[in-house]
Amino acid sequence: MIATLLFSMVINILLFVGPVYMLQVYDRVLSTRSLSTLFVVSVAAVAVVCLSGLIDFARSRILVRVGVSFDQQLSHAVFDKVVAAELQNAKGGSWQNLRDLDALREFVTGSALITLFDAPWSPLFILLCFLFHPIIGFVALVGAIIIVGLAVLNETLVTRRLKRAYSITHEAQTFANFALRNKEVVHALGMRGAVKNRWRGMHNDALGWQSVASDHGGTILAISKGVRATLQLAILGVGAMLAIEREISPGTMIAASILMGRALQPIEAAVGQWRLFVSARDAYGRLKELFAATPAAPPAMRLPDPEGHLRLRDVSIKPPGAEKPTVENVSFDVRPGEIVAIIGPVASGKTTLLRGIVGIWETCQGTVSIDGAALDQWDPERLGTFIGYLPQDVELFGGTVAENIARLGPIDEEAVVQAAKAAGIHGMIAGLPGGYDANVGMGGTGLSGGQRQAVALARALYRNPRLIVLDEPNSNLDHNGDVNLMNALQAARANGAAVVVSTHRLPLLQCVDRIVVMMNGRLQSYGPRNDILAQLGKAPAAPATPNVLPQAS
Ligand SMILES: Nc1ncnc2c1ncn2[C@@H]1O[C@H](COP(=O)(O)OP(=O)(O)OP(=O)(O)O)[C@@H](O)[C@H]1O
Repeated sequence: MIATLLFSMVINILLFVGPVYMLQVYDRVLSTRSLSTLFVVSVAAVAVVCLSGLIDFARSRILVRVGVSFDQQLSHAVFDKVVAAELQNAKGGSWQNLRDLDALREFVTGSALITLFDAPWSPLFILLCFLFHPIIGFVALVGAIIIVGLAVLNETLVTRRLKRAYSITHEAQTFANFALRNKEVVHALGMRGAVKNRWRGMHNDALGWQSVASDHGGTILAISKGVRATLQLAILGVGAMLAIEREISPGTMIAASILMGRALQPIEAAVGQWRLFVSARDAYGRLKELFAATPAAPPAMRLPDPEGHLRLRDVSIKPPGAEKPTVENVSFDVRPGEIVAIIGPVASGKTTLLRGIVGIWETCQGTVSIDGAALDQWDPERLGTFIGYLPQDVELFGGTVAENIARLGPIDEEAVVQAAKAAGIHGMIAGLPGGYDANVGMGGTGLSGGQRQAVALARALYRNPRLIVLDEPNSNLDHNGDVNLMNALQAARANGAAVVVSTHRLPLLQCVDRIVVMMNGRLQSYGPRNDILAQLGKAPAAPATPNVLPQAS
């Protein structure tokens, strides 16, 4: 950036070649009619112009590299912050901050920054106009003031509307993304018209604000161009008048006109590029907000690899954006080598609890700890490698089955196959065209719901995690899938893992050690499986009885 600033300085100094050349031609060459002087002066001027061009070329190449290095230094931090913000933000849409980084980089690398670096030279050029003659300086100064005034008008008339347009566009895009993710529902339920109307409502609203802003912006730009042309004429007219009065030479008249052009050019460019300035400034503001909203956690001391002893003490969890906790005062333990089931009616808080256990949602009271250390003492990235989590709604990443099971990291083939076998889907995967290299499509749409859930189970079991948290893992499974799941859980228990599993279905309970019953966000009862089932009036399930748990009461 410093090099760019220095280069801009040299380029601006070299801009004097125009006025100086005209002074020489008018006042020296024409008066002496000397062709040799004209030749020497012209060669010198062309040499300076070429040098200036070369420096300009170097300046733009430097800026491109500055942009790349800027991006390299910031993109990973911005990505981390966006993920953190998405977890905290109920409304979503933080991914737009990735675009903000692009907007800032484009500003840094594009012509707008050059304009910014050139702008401080304008006062110097205007000062020189004063040196030629105070009246010439006065015309230039008035011109500069008018153009700056237009820029201020632009800010007040255009910027506010652009901001509004941006925020509605953002909303419309988030809505469209969501609708497209649910395209099947939209199609099957004949919702396309309604969805389109909603999206178009927002889109048209944004377009309206954008059009008004562009209209005002265009008018101001046209006025500023007209002002500029008038000023050029005015300076020539005033120069001619002064030349007639013999106050200045004709050379000075032409030189002053060129100089004023140079003085006003960056100011006019700033008006033209105001929108870029504004969007870069807003992008910067939003990125600052993003960084302030997701402060970096102090580096956690590296704890020994966890054994998986999960402990919850008086835990309350409030989903992002919710007004009050949806899980309150829950306490229980899951020891390594133990399976605990979480059961309860719809909306009793099972998913919320599991999200709190794996740190997706923070606790607003109480502690979730693993091996005695609260979750915030663990580096989440490292802890994640010891955790197997299967969410309720499974979406796979676009990529191969193997990549998904290996959590998008380097593929440990042996571990991938082991996880698939543990989930009981090695045969199913082998039957896919391409086997482990079959591409599952974005979200896993190339697989059936049950296959997706089973692949996600294998992903959760990859590399024998110490704590396995499964949210209704059998909601899409058939009887075979259920048996595979139970085998997987029993193998994990034998392997010393702590397992927490939420379910609505009775057969799964036959392999668990203890049960937590949730009701209205509170722990209603907790104890050994048979005791809890007896309390609920359910005998331990016979192995092959597909059954659904009654509403706990
Ligand atoms: N993101 C959220 N914001 C606000 N409230 C939420 C959010 N997610 C869940 N809730 C509320 O928390 C309560 C518990 O929901 P949760 O999903 O944990 O229940 P659940 O027992 O897993 O239900 P199900 O068996 O249907 O999956 C519900 O009343 C729900 O409305």
